[in-house]
Amino acid sequence: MLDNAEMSDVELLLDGAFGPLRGFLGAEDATAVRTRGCLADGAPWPEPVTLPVCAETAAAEEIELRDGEDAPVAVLRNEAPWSENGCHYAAGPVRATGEPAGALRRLRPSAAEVRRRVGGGPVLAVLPAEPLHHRELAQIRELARTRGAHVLVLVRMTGPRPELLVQAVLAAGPHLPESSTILPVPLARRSDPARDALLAAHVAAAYGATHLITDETPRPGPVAPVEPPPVVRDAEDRWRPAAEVPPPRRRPGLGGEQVRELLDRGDPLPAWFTTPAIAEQQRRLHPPLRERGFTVLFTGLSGAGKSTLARALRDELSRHDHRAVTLLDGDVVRRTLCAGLGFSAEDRSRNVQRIGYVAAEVTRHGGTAICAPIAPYRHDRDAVRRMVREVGGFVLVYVATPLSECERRDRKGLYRAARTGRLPEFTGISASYEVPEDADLVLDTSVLDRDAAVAGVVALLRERGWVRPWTSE
Ligand SMILES: Nc1ncnc2c1ncn2[C@@H]1O[C@H](COP(=O)(O)OS(=O)(=O)O)[C@@H](OP(=O)(O)O)[C@H]1O
Ligand SMILES: Nc1ncnc2c1ncn2[C@@H]1O[C@H](COP(=O)(O)OP(=O)(O)O)[C@@H](O)[C@H]1O
Repeated sequence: MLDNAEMSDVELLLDGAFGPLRGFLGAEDATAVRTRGCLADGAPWPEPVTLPVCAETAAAEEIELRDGEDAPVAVLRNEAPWSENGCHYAAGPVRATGEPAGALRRLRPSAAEVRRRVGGGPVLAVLPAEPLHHRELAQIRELARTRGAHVLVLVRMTGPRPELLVQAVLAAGPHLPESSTILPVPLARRSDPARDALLAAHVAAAYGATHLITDETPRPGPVAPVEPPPVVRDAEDRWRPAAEVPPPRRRPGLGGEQVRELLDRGDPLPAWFTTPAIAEQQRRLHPPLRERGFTVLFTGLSGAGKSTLARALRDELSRHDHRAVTLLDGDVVRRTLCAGLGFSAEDRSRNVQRIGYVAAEVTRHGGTAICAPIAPYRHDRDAVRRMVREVGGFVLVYVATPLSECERRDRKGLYRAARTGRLPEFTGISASYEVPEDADLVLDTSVLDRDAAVAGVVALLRERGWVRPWTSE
């Protein structure tokens, strides 16, 4: 089964968008790409497009490639399997099995078909990572006019809701030069930014681009880099080439940070900045904070007060905030979602990461998730933060009640059992707790009463813009 990034590679290979590649690279090509930035035959290529597999799969002559839902998408003729440092790789050409079913498939003809449509003269590609607004549209129109170029907009389908970026860019269609082409491309991001940019340039070239608009420092690649020309907003709120507007008639625009702030607050984007149709899509892509989901993860020793605070926070938010609240508390989770898991380090990791997965789903759909596991390991808390941050807000609250106080409370008699050796691997006694150094809030319930502690969490959520003020009776 392919992960999302591998699935993207397969789709681009099938589309011919990774031309000259027709499949996953063998050992010789992969080494040449890594060491020399080209394939073994000398053709420039920036990124090793490889497919790691298990030893058993690596031995097969043909490999059926399946998507995340286990549906077959392609067959790989495994001509040159290889291994390196204990990892096995399949290598060889891929061919589609049946109709490819990738997201927004119908908007994406093959690279050969796109080349046929746009070819003949200069083709100016743009790879927007954000919706196009008046300023960028004016830049593209200006470049297309001065170079007599066809415009090819390749919308990179990355991030949590790529289809919304595609919609937002499509909404800009009427403001692009006539007969511009807009295509969604499922090009996953690579870890190295320079190689990532170069790979994007190769994909643009495969679709027929001769030039690529980019802010980055030009480097030798398959298409000629073009800097976006300076355009300014004039006194009548039109965006025009800077050379045509004398400085006294220029008005300021909006920087990226200012746009994000307006969107976070849910304030409208000004009419001189964008069109109503693009603004609507931009708002769907980036809803106000108060309409997005968020997760609060309480972490701390057994008896620190996590469940007590989580329940009180749930009650407070359920009363005053519009979002549905899901409480993912230790005991219930361990009886249901994580039934069968124990308290070994591996099982605790599984427990916390499953909680994180569910919290991220709740968050993705605009709800509030409140989690209260011990979550003793930094690595797992980081994983939860990453999963949730991709789709909404995340707040880590360290309930820092000292061990002595937790042990004094010992509501369930577990500390006593742990001290006498009847309960092994008990957090704080015979299993470790890694104190968070990155908590958004630290609460010690030995000196702070319950309501004051919850008020602290609510104040933080307000300060960050996730909830609106209300008056507590
Ligand atoms: N060995 C050991 N160590 C720690 N805790 C133990 C252990 N065995 C059982 N319990 C009870 O299980 C509760 C902790 O479960 P969690 O799911 O929160 O733990 S973890 O995040 O997976 O580490 C914890 O509940 P809380 O007191 O609510 O934290 C304990 O009551
Ligand atoms: N300020 C406080 N905040 C939270 N709990 C407190 C506080 N003071 C005393 N307690 C008591 O401490 C115990 C904490 O237990 P619990 O909330 O189950 O902790 P955890 O979920 O971290 O194991 C409860 O009996 C609670 O009544």
